[in-house]
Amino acid sequence: MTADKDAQLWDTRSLVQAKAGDAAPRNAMVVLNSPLPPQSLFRKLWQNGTASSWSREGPDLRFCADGGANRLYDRFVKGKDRADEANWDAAVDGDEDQWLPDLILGDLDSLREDTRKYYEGKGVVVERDPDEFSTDLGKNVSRLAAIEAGTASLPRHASESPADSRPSQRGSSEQYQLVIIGGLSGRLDQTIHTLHALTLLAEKEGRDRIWTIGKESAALLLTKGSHRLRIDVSLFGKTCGVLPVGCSEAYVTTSGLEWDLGPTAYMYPTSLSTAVSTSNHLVQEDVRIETDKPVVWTMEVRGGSE
Ligand SMILES: Nc1ncnc2c1ncn2[C@@H]1O[C@H](COP(=O)(O)OP(=O)(O)OP(=O)(O)O)[C@@H](O)[C@H]1O
Ligand SMILES: Cc1ncc(C[n+]2csc(CCO)c2C)c(N)n1
Repeated sequence: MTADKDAQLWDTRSLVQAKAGDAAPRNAMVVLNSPLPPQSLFRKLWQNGTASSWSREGPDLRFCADGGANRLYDRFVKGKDRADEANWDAAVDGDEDQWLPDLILGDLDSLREDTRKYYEGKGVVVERDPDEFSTDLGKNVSRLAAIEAGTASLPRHASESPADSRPSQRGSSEQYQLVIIGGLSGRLDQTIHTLHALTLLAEKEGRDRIWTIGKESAALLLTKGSHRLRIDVSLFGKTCGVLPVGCSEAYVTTSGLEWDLGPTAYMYPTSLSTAVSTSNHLVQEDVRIETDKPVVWTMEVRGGSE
């Protein structure tokens, strides 16, 4: 396998830890209309980048794609999901304003009236885009790209004064790390759309850092080349897979898995019509993967299947 220096590093700690300095990428979260990750993980994702965990700064951007806002509302305002959460954090109680998104954007055919009323009342921008040739996920990612390019402005909470220290507009050279919440389970066409979006954004639009994290699984698109994954096993479980869904076949070599792929393994090459490594297991927190075609890495979210 290629030397370390050429490998793209995917460190799950970059998703959940306060940034030490300016060099770390900033995160943009898009919450989809699908079950949220377990509360303990979701709280860390939401608060990533905050020096003191309850400050208003949080990750740089948090968008909800249409009905994604219902998921947020149901967990944090109505509290419907609270009883199901093994890791419920009592600190959230009475602190609902920490969980306001920056923007709710989509065709708005799924946003419920109670959700809309609540967030609008809190000053959250709710925007309808009726385009029938892009999904709500696509609309949100396009908005993020426009903000990065400087052709759209950052949404601002009505409750924030202009003097507030919202991060200033950033140049196109500084891409956000995109964290898509959900979209991996549920309706199959939506799931495939999520994988399509991952592939398209990485392969055609040059977005090199995208994570998708749902209730039960997380997924990344590994482009052609070498990758090093550092996985915090307190957040992610051992079950994983390498899915050749964006290519006809891929020659993949791995290390760090119970059933490694490579020239001497039977899943070489891997393709949907020959063999696919599913239900594989991590044997260490550090995994190396080299691939000649884009493949999807998937791993289990700890506590998500309970
Ligand atoms: N059942 C599902 N399974 C997986 N992902 C979903 C599912 N439903 C919605 N999503 C994701 O959440 C986003 C917002 O969904 P929502 O239900 O609000 O609108 P929709 O009209 O069904 O979606 P879209 O307009 O994007 O087709 C979708 O764009 C999709 O990415
Ligand atoms: C070939 C083709 N297939 C499906 C759609 C429908 N569609 C795709 S995204 C979207 C918006 C969903 O909110 C809709 C309705 C289309 N336009 N073209």
